Amino acid sequence: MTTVVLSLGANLGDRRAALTAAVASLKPVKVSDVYETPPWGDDDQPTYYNIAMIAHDPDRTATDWLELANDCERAAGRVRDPARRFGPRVLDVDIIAAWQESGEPIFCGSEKLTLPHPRAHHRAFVLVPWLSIDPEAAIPGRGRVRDLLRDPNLAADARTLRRLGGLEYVG
Ligand SMILES: Nc1ncnc2c1ncn2[C@@H]1O[C@H](COP(=O)(O)OP(=O)(O)OP(=O)(O)O)[C@@H](O)[C@H]1O
Ligand SMILES: Nc1nc2c(c(=O)[nH]1)N=C(CO)CN2
Repeated sequence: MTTVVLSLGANLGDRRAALTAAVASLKPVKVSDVYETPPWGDDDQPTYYNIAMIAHDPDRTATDWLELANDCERAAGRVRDPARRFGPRVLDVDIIAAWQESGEPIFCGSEKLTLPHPRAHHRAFVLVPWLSIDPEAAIPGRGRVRDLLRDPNLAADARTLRRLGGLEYVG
């Protein structure tokens, strides 16, 4: 395995630099444009830059991807604040879903790694960038992203996202 869909977000410091460095480490096969997105889940923080990417590595397990994601967050200087859920951060790398080489989706229910990501289907800042790089995108067990985005609340959230362009062009 595996093919993974990753969602990256940054809302502290140099957001573009943090995303650019992570892309260099994660070596995706596809990366979305950058979207500027209002904070979700905790309003009292700056806007985020979000991207989605698809990455593939036949030798890497889902747990290996999580370790690499955590390495990227550490390299960006992320300090976790256990008292503040969904709070601001220099970089967040979430694994949204993963598939075996055979195409079989990976389901996983531990606290350390839950797949598919348990909140991805509520987040326009995940679904909109992902759909932009894969029109057939689907969350295993939940359905196609384009159908999920028909939900009125998600559709309203999707309208608040601002597409800024590719990382190389975002100031
Ligand atoms: N699919 C997943 N992707 C990334 N981390 C995960 C996943 N499933 C479980 N985790 C675990 O979640 C822990 C907390 O991650 P993090 O601090 O990024 O959460 P959060 O940003 O507060 O919330 P969210 O995961 O909803 O974005 C990580 O240490 C990681 O082990
Ligand atoms: N717009 C937006 N909001 C968030 C984000 C994010 O990446 N983008 N990440 C969070 C971490 O849990 C909490 N809220």
